[in-house]
Formats: sequence, structure tokens, C-alpha cells
Amino acid sequence: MTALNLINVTLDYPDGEGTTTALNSVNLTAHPGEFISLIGPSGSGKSSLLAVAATLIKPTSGLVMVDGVDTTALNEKELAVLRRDKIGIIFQQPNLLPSLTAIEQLIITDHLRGASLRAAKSRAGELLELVGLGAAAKKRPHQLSGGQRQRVNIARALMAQPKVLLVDEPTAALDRERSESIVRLLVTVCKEFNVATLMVTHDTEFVPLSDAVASMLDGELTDPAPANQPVLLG
Ligand SMILES: Nc1ncnc2c1ncn2[C@@H]1O[C@H](COP(=O)(O)OP(=O)(O)OP(=O)(O)O)[C@@H](O)[C@H]1O
Repeated sequence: MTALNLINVTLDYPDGEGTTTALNSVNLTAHPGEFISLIGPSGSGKSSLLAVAATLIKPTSGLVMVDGVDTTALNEKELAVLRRDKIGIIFQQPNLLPSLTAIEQLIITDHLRGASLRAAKSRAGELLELVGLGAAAKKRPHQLSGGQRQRVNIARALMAQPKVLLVDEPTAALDRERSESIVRLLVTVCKEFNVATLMVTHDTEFVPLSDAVASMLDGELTDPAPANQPVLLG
């Protein structure tokens, strides 16, 4: 089964009298454990594609399948549950809660999901180890570096054991060395947890670390190609 499948997805935003087509008949399939980079110029539709894949925006037409479920047929409540259980989202800014320690940032998401505190603590500890923050579990965001905060963000997104990981510009605020280690970490967790990963990036330098790359231009998407030979539109 595919983890994420966008079929003929079109997204129009209202724009004065008319509309702007942000996504134009986009098709994309991501399998468990597959890492796809999404590149393209500003305004080409990358964020819109992530928002639609995250089920945060309903497409104007087309289907968004997550773990075999047609999400366009679900109501808001069902979508919220699907997002909570199946989709991990990592934005450029980690958005950590300032007063919570690293481990608490993770535990709170699982607790909201109804997991027992003990199970949540144990999984959170394991995940922090995995992202290299075992020794920083009790630190608060202001005591962590930008790269460490992004690692907490990644660990938090994995708490629910998602089927799909959606990552938006994870390295935009980091220097080259930290950026590379964050992308490498994302590839590692993609494989380790068999989660389909879609990463929007401006940083073409790290694209070869992915399995495949798809590029966007004016709302259109190329088929993913091997990451060492990207097909550029335009
Ligand atoms: N909420 C909105 N309302 C109207 N138009 C929008 C909205 N969000 C995006 N757009 C338009 O949709 C198109 C695609 O935008 P989108 O943000 O998805 O591109 P992007 O590739 O992510 O750009 P960037 O790299 O700058 O983030 C653009 O023409 C943009 O102006």
C-alpha cells in the first residue's frame, strides 16, 4: 500500500474576481520508507502541496489518500484524528513550548493522544536518544541550539508513529553543517520508521541524500526522479 497518494489534485485560491491555481492536476505517490525532496521556485506551489498532503487544506478537486484512506471524504473531526495518528509535520520553526523540557514537548503530544504517561515517557526517551538528545532531555528550548530544537521537533513528529512525514524547509534557519546533519537525520528516521517522507527544500545541495526528487513550477509537478538526476521544469 502507498502511504501517500495524491491523484489529480488541483487547488484554486480565490483571487479577486478570479482564482489562482496553486496546484494543477498534481499526482504524487510516496511509499513507506521513501524519502522524496520537493524543489521549485518561490510561489510554485510547494507549501500548498504540503498543506494539501497534510489535509490542512481540501483540494478543489482530486484525491488525497493517506495510508489507503481517501481523506477528501472525511469530515473535520475524522481529519483531525487522521492527522494526529498518521501524519507528522515538521515546519521550519520548531514551535516548541517555551516552558516545557525537551522530553515534555514529546510526552504532551502523546498524552493528548490518550497514551499512558509511562508509555509516552518511555517512547519519548527512546526518540530523544535516537535524535542525539539523550543528554538534553531536561533542557528547555532556550537552553538548546537551533539544530537541537529542530531535533526535538523531529522526535516530536515521530511520537505517533506516523505513516507520512511532511517537512517544510527544515534547514532554513541553520548553517551548512547543521543543515546536513538534520537532513541526514530525517533520512535515517524515514528508513528506521518506514515512514514516507516529503521534504520541501530550497537547499538543492542535500537533495542527493533523498531517494527521489520532484520539482514544481507554476503548480505543476514532475514525476519523482532519482535524486542524483533531477528533472527540472521550465
Ligand atoms: N492563502 C492564499 N490565498 C491566495 N493565494 C495563495 C495563498 N497561498 C498561496 N497562494 C498562491 O498560490 C501559489 C503557490 O504558493 P505556495 O506558497 O504554495 O508556493 P511555494 O512554492 O511554497 O512558495 P515559497 O517557496 O515562497 O514558500 C502562489 O501563486 C501564491 O501566491
